[in-house]
Amino acid sequence: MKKLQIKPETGLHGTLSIPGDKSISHRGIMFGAISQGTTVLHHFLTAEDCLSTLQAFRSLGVPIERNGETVTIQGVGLNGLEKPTEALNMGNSGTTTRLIMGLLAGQQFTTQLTGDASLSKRPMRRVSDPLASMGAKVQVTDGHLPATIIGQHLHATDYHLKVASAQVKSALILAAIQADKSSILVEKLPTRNHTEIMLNAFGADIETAIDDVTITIHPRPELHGIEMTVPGDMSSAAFFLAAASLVPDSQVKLLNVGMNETRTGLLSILKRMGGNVKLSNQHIDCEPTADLTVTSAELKAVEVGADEIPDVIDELPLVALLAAKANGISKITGAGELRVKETDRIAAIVTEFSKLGIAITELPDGFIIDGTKPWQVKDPHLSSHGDHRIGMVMAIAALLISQPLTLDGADSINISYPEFFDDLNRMVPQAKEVD
Ligand SMILES: O=C(O)C1=C[C@@H](OP(=O)(O)O)[C@@H](O)[C@H](O)C1
Ligand SMILES: C=C(OP(=O)(O)O)C(=O)O
Repeated sequence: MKKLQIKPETGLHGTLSIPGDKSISHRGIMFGAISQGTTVLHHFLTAEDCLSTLQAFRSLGVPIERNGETVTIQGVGLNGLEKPTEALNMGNSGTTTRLIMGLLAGQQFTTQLTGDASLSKRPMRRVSDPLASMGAKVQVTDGHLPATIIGQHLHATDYHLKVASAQVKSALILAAIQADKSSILVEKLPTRNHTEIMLNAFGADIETAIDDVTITIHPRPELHGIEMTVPGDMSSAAFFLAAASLVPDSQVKLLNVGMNETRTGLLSILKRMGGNVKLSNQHIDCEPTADLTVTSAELKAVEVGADEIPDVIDELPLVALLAAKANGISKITGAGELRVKETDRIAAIVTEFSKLGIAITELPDGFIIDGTKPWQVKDPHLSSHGDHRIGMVMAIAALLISQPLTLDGADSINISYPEFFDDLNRMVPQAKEVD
């Protein structure tokens, strides 16, 4: 149980270098592994999820060295992976699991995948079913991990995705590059496109049509290693974008944050709410980045619907927090995918916000939040529900409360942002450090 930093007296101040993007760090390892030659990733995210990916690819016979945040991968090519001697442990990481299923479905050996208790509850047929249409044999256990992937020669597909999911799309792309002919995927809504951008930087031939949802994948590319700097993770920057917006008298600068437009939904929503975020130092190194300066603001209520959800999927618990202090009634809908993340994030937010007396109503696919009602702590013992993002959201909520609060399961934060509490303490230097 961890004591939380409570209401600071003079706002949050300072400059932060945001840790590397989780989605891009995973992909950097995977695509480096299946390329020819050396890949060097700078500012790699050294959090538990990405270390699960790193370890899995070492077990697949890929030489990978890590020196702090610099990772060097000696690529073995698309045909050079080796059968691992034991089951690959995916830890807590949905991204590792789903992408690796697509890749290993086309390899000529059998692999087993296992995961922790949370990951073992998450749906996997969304990947194994479409892969089956390409001739893959991915056997799941009642739709979940553990899974057995029996590598096959894959054939091309023309497939309309049933869920708006970058993980499912990426799994199918990784299968499609190993298929006999070109494949076409059609997304329900555009989702994060790091796989397309990065694989093309490694030498693949993937075209996205003007509609942003039709993707053509040409098979058997000659992939070559690259050197890249992983941008700061928008999903981690988001905690400080929300904190500095909400805590009066704050101004913080966040350096080198990834600005891929499939990831910046929070910035659009914050803008509609009256938030104050300024961009500077914009540049592109494979992916676009910028420095963000955020200042506290009076917020207005907001409506967020299905079309906007993929661009803000991991930041929705923070949108709920912003709404809980905004002037008016906010509504978030079309976000049913939150129920199949590390925990049911809709239920977890409703439970934890209710402990703080926040006026929140649960919907099947979202929430209604009345930000005009004052908060009133009913239970000071908060929980992360074993989910890194829920833990960090509740730590930010505590900055708006004057009485001591505790957080159960704070260790889960190591999944995506091990330095989170150090960074938070640095933004509130006058306050007593929270250990
Ligand atoms: O592709 C990725 O790197 C991710 C895609 C999203 O999941 P879904 O594809 O399940 O929506 C997101 O929630 C996850 O944190 C990372
Ligand atoms: C959903 C997440 O990750 P994953 O699906 O990779 O476990 C997340 O980081 O919020």
